[in-house]
Amino acid sequence: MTRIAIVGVAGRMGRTLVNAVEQDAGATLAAGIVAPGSSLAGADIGELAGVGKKGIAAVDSLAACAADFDVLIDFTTPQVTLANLAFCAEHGKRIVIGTTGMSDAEIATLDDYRDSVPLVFAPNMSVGVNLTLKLLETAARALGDEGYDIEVIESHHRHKVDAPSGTALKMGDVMADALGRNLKEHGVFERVGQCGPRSDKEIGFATVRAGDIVGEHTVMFATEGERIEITHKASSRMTFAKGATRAARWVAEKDNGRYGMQDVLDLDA
Ligand SMILES: NC(=O)C1=CN([C@@H]2O[C@H](COP(=O)(O)OP(=O)(O)OC[C@H]3O[C@@H](n4cnc5c(N)ncnc54)[C@H](OP(=O)(O)O)[C@@H]3O)[C@@H](O)[C@H]2O)C=CC1
Ligand SMILES: O=C(O)C1=N[C@H](C(=O)O)C[C@H](O)C1
Repeated sequence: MTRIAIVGVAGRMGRTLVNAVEQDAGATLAAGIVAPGSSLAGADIGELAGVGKKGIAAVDSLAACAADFDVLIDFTTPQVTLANLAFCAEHGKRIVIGTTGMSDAEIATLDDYRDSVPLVFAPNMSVGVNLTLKLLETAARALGDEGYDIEVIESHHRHKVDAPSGTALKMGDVMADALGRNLKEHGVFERVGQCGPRSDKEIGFATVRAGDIVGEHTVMFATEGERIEITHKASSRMTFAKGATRAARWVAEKDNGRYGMQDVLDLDA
């Protein structure tokens, strides 16, 4: 049985993760961590998540629950995640990271931990999105150099703080790689004013933030006379939380290394 701690347990994903771990027969809820000094420290994490009392009080530091868990699931902010990663490496823990909005330097830091901790990092933990990445790779290979323009459109709830979404960027990366392009060079993240016509090789990104949209991504391949759209729509955060719980059980058995959801789901086989 994998003992799971959830950091950011009072957040949107944190609360959903409590539900997902509860429903997973191979995992057990071991601890929940809130921000240092949070008024929610001491609250029962089951009650926070709306699943009834679990007898586990939220703590406001990892040190306070280090003995209780095997794998940490972290959906917080880049700075907090990197500090938690260092803690896990130092204390022989494993970690599943869903946090998005990391800079290139922060993502590179994850690689620095390849040899000191088993870690799964993915900007989207849903099975559907990770399968969609494979479809996009195939579509980009077939169409991207045949005169089809590639545009990524993502929509999320009004509280989301990073843009474009980590998923949209991952989709862009997968397609750029498939086409031998570099997203740094060919990604277009803003069009405003007299920006001129699009170039052939650019990959455009558009962002919508509104209401309670859980997460929607469409990739458009458009040419003269036709357009293909590949869309994934998440209607519940449980899809991410179930994926993260599955990743936690998976990484509990792994050696040090940086893994992704393609590894967890065996999609590269
Ligand atoms: N990979 C995936 O599948 C998915 C990734 N995400 C990503 O997950 C991240 C979180 O999203 P979401 O749940 O919506 O955000 P929330 O803001 O709802 O949750 C983040 C939580 O982290 C808490 N927190 C902040 N600092 C600390 C700390 N030092 N220790 C413990 N907890 C802390 C916050 O507490 P407080 O409010 O008190 O600061 C908050 O409760 C985002 O980057 C998002 O993009 C989201 C969905 C799916
Ligand atoms: O912040 C969110 O909510 C989500 N973030 C992830 C991202 O940035 O891709 C994944 C999901 O779409 C929800």
